[in-house]
Amino acid sequence: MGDALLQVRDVHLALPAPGGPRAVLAGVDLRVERGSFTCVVGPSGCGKSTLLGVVAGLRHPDRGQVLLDGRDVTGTTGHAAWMPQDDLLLEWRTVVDNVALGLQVQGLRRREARARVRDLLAGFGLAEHADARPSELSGGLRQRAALARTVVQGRDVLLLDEPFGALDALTRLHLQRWLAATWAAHRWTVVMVTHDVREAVTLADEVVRLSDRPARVAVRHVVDDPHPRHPAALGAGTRRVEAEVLAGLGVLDGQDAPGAPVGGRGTPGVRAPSRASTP
Ligand SMILES: Nc1ncnc2c1ncn2[C@@H]1O[C@H](COP(=O)(O)OP(=O)(O)OP(=O)(O)O)[C@@H](O)[C@H]1O
Repeated sequence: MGDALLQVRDVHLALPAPGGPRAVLAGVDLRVERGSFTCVVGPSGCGKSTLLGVVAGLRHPDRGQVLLDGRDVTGTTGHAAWMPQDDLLLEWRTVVDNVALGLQVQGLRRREARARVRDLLAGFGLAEHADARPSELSGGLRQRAALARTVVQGRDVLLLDEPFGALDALTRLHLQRWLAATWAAHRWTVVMVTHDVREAVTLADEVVRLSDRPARVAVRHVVDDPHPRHPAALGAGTRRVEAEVLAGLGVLDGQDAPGAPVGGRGTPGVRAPSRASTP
């Protein structure tokens, strides 16, 4: 096994609910290699965002640990940059100033932050939009700006919570392709929550499926095909993992497999198991 940058060990958390605390995370374990891309999928409301909150240190687990490079960072911030579901761009700031905010919150002066950000914007296809306001950008460009603001912070781990969830299907496809290529060039350590299984297998080295709430890791699927992958032209191995993840989520049943396409997306049925492991 490689070099684990991030480890989540036996994390438990209950959150307030009418009638008393309700268990949301019940013994979650994660192991994230340096420079790898992990996607977290699971039933709606199972605790995916809550898990990201624990990893970011914004929520303190009732039990368990978050380790970075073997160091206990449970309940502390500073090691991870978070991109929430909503892009949270400030409408009164230009793109360059929105992205620079990621550095200013770390104490950098505005002028220095802007200079550093301008170098980064080209790689995000945003150079010509640097002085635009968010309202002038398309949905896809807004998400790129939000991602740039996350990346520029230079944290060890990037936590992306459904970054493309609000985009139309075509824009989403473009952004998936762009992120696949950009990530392959930079190899950030990413943990991303998504509901889109095709997106997960396109981007990830490993797809982690959480159980129903209270969540624990149900299965980890390794995706072996080389990066970057094209979401509309995935290799057979990746499509097999996709079918397995869908089956685990209850979207594929015995009548669909083997060999039957899923939901018109051309996914083959489950023939041979991929490298999946239960924790
Ligand atoms: N601040 C909070 N206080 C109390 N309960 C919360 C809080 N935040 C989330 N929850 C509850 O915790 C559970 C898990 O929520 P969470 O948002 O982590 O799930 P999720 O898997 O990310 O959901 P989705 O798939 O819909 O995005 C849900 O039942 C939710 O209602």
